[in-house]
Amino acid sequence: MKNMSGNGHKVYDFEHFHMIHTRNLVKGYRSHEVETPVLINVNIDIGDGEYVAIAGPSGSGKSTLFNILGLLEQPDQGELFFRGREVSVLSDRYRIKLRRGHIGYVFRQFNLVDELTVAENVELPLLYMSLSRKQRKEMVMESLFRFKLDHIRKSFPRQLTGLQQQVTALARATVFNPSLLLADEPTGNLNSTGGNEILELLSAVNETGTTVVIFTNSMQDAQKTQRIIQLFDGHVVTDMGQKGN
Ligand SMILES: Nc1ncnc2c1ncn2[C@@H]1O[C@H](COP(=O)(O)OP(=O)(O)OP(=O)(O)O)[C@@H](O)[C@H]1O
Repeated sequence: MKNMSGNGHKVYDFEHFHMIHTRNLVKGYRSHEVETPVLINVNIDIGDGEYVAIAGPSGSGKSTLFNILGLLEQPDQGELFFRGREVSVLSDRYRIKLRRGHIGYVFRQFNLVDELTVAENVELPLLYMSLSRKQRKEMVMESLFRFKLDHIRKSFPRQLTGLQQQVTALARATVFNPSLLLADEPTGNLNSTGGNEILELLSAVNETGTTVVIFTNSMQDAQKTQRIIQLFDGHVVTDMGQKGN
């Protein structure tokens, strides 16, 4: 059932709290006057605390869905609720504010800043929050300790292995305790040992209460999560293991 919040935005009343709720999401790209549909009527519900894989082959729309669920891009049509609030109608400014406090991102290419040390990379998201230097330092130290990065805190990304870079990216994405962590092909640039380690760390992050969603073309990776949502040609084709089903 929907009602209106004080500011006029639609708010969903859920019996069980949902982190993500989408209704008929549509997204397409236009080039040379040709419209290519990428996501077609995507309906997904992800509950608070779940560890979910959105799996599909290359071109199925995973990265586009990652951007939309991560509030980085707007859908063309449909509704997207994040923690019960409809975000597809919010201004860019408000969406930026919302994602800074709540969503962590991990990318296939690690996306670390080359000129910054491991500790400085991990600190980055905290610079956009109202925190003192002391608070930031404590949170960074805690994160470095948690991910066993303390001994390389002064190293630069080029001095690290691929796995160390991805663990640093994971520390950066979780340093502010996001309620949602999105990971786009987090094992894509790693060998299988490194990939498995990252999946275990993602599972450990989930165990601390963070909802974790990975986007992957590897069914092997997907099977390490609690639930698999399969995407094919922009459609959700199967949804296995949803809690309560
Ligand atoms: N900005 C864009 N402009 C035009 N077409 C795009 C754009 N982004 C994605 N596409 C197209 O949308 C389709 C889905 O792309 P998307 O990257 O979301 O899929 P994917 O499942 O993540 O694939 P991959 O694993 O190869 O990244 C592809 O056909 C892609 O070419």
